[in-house]
Amino acid sequence: MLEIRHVNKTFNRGTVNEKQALKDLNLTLKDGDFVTIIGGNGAGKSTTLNAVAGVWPVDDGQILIDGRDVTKLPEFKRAAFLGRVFQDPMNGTVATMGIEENLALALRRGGRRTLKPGITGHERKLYHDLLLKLGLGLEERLTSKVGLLSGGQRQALTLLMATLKKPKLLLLDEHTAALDPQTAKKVLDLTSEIVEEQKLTAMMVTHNMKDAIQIGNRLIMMYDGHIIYDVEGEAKKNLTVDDLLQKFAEASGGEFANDRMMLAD
Ligand SMILES: Nc1ncnc2c1ncn2[C@@H]1O[C@H](COP(=O)(O)OP(=O)(O)OP(=O)(O)O)[C@@H](O)[C@H]1O
Repeated sequence: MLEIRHVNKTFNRGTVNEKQALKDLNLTLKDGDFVTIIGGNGAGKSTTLNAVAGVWPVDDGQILIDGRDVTKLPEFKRAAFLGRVFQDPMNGTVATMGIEENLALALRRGGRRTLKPGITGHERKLYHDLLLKLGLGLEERLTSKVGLLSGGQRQALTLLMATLKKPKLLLLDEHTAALDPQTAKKVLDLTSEIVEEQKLTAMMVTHNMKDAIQIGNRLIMMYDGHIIYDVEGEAKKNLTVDDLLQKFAEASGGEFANDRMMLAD
């Protein structure tokens, strides 16, 4: 489903701020893989998702989505294959528009632009039923402005929008990090449900190692711009936070003590 082949990316080349963020990055995801990505600050986790999304061109290497080489495809064209949810609940929905209008935008994404913006009764029923499943009471507030929602409600809505038209790949960049623990759990449960139900292929960056172990079928750890650990299936399920800290300590020469990777619950 996704192939990242020998990708390199250096920011601010030739300046004092030069930083090689991705170093010969290689990753192949199978159809239906749900991979969690962990690693210390600056390891290249978000940069990996940005490379897949085409936020900027990579320096070399290749990226294939569902067999198609997208390396040279600009971000707006790749967006048709991708669903993205970011850390900031303000990102991904339009605050001044209603809940149903936001969902309608997501449904029309990538389609032909027409002068017929009206939301049909059939659509409204679809949105009602989808929102009902969230269990947040949003189905009764279809016309409420999204700006009035809580961060958790907004992230749940963003997740619905990102997956409304089944994306080939769902990219989640610390999408629950800004939420309180209870709400974060709800949004994470919802994430697993949607990924499972729609059989999506997904990548989720997290600093929470317990979540990284519990969620998805595969886990990768990044360090210094590449993958240093890749585990799946039963071996992943049986991991402990201590195992991960041990791996990280081995790779980093023990520098993890003051790193945000340490988030163990
Ligand atoms: N657009 C950019 N311009 C310049 N430098 C960048 C850019 N994006 C990322 N970097 C640098 O690349 C390195 C990797 O950053 P990245 O955001 O991928 O780390 P991360 O693993 O997601 O870390 P964190 O957990 O802190 O978010 C960092 O040194 C970062 O400062």
